[in-house]
Amino acid sequence: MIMTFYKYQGTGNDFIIVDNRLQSINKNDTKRIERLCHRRFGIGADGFILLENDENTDFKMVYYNADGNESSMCGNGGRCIVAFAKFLGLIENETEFIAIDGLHKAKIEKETVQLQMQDVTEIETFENHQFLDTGSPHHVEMVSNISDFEVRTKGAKIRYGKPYNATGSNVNFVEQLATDKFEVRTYERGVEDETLSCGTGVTAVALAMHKTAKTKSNIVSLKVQGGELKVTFNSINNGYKDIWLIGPAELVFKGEIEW
Ligand SMILES: N[C@@H](CCC[C@H](N)C(=O)O)C(=O)O
Repeated sequence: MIMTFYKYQGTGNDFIIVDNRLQSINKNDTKRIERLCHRRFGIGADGFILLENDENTDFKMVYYNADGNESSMCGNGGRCIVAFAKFLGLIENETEFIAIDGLHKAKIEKETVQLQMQDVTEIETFENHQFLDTGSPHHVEMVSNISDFEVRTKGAKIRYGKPYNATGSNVNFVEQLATDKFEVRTYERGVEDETLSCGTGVTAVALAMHKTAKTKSNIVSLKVQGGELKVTFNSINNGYKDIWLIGPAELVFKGEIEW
């Protein structure tokens, strides 16, 4: 079967997106998805996303990591699939869709997609790091000289180490640039490498930095390897609500490939 795919990127976190409203894709073909995401043997991407029909919302997002396994929520992928839904004519500038972690609202303004994330009620705070789930699990740790930091080796050690073990966690290294601005580099679980950006990751960083009083602002800028994102939120008694991840999402190219 010939499959039409669309390659999208959001601050350098890149995805293969396929319109699967006709259910033509075999969703359990882990090896095939891994090969398509491979940067030498395939199209190349950090993740693979299916857009499917949903009875109660505009569409459903099904997300796979580059290793071919279905995973938890992807924030940048969520912003990219919203841009794709608009490209398909499924939505205009506002939408509600369903993903693995629940309902998401989103808004589009030119190239910028704002994605509402789930409320966060728990941030575990340790001496040198925080751990929280923003749709995907994230370890957040402050470092100095982030541009020279060995993200891949140090990230892998934390991702596979205790207490995360085989299930793992994404790992974000952070350096403060201003009162409301941080630089973030992320080791992504399922890609098993540093990616140029991670949407659930910068969301976790913004909330963790607020929780630990590194910032008082509820509008936080995050510099990532592939550009800049913003996270806005409201602080409540037991956590954070009205969390929005904001940044660009772009169609890079369209193609056809044997599935
Ligand atoms: N790139 C993502 C996160 C994707 C999921 C992650 N790799 C995991 O398995 O937890 C994002 O933008 O949020």
